[in-house]
Amino acid sequence: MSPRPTPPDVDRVAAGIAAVAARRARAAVKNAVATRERTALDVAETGWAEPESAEASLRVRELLGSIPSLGPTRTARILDELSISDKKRVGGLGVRQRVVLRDYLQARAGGRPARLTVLAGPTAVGKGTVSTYIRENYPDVSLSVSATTRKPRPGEVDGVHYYFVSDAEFDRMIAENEMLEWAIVHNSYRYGTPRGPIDAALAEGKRVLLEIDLQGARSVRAVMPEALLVFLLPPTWAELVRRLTGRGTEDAAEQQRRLETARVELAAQDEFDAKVVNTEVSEAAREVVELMAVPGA
Ligand SMILES: Nc1nc2c(ncn2[C@@H]2O[C@H](COP(=O)(O)OP(=O)(O)O)[C@@H](O)[C@H]2O)c(=O)[nH]1
Ligand SMILES: Nc1ncnc2c1ncn2[C@@H]1O[C@H](COP(=O)(O)OP(=O)(O)O)[C@@H](O)[C@H]1O
Repeated sequence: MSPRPTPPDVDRVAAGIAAVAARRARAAVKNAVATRERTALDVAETGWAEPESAEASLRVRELLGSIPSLGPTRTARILDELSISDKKRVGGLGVRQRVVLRDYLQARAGGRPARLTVLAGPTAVGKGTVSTYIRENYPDVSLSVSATTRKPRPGEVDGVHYYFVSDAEFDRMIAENEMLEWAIVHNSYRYGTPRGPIDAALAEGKRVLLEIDLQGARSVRAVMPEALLVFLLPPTWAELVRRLTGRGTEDAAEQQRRLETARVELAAQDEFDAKVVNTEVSEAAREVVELMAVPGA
């Protein structure tokens, strides 16, 4: 008797069907998990926007516990990593805690965490000094290089401190939608943030810092509400005056004009998500970078 022919095709088809079913099941589970995490993020954001809501009174522990893959032990560990107390309610989180929790949930849901931070503050508070310190000491933070129509000062390098461009080139960049935002600063020159390098850095998962003026910070908030806005403060008004006059880059009339603008700018500090006092440069830089930190990234 000849051996019964084995039906290899049937086996192969069955194995194929099983593989497809397994793949679909895995995708369905992944989607469901991502949806739950998305929901957790929405709940958190509602709690932050509406302090009286039920969402705001939810404990962060309960929020994380709503994610199917997080049991009590992992939830406790995550709270510890994010430096959020076990008792903390969603509405009671500080700015830094909100940032780390939002980034954590976004990262789990597969979204792009908000890593764009704007550093603004009054003239001569030390924005440039703190940004330079960050550029030199925190190489994993990308500093956006702005374009400007003002002329370079001694020691300034094109492409490092600014892209020094002509009025015509600045016009072209605006016309071709290459600017994320731009403004006329101190009533004189135009400054703008080129959009391309920021999109590229964010797509690579990098954290990006923009050192721009108050108008620029407001424009970024309008187009990228997820950006973190940090306001740099002087230790005292007298120290701000000392820094402006000590820098010696403006004549007396210009210094007076900038100090008037500084008073108006200081009044806008409450629009910002966080404030950092620039008493000591390295300390202020560390605080800014810590606000940008993304756990586990
Ligand atoms: N809106 C906006 N402001 C910028 C940009 N780049 C720099 N600035 C601001 O322009 C102002 C002038 O900067 P700068 O020419 O270095 O002079 P400084 O204020 O005397 O240090 C500062 O307040 C910066 O924060 C930008 O891309 N957009
Ligand atoms: N923490 C600080 N302590 C003392 N001087 C500072 C500090 N930060 C900045 N400066 C000085 O203050 C002046 C203004 O700083 P700068 O970075 O040019 O300000 P901005 O970019 O905000 O206009 C500079 O002379 C700088 O060296």
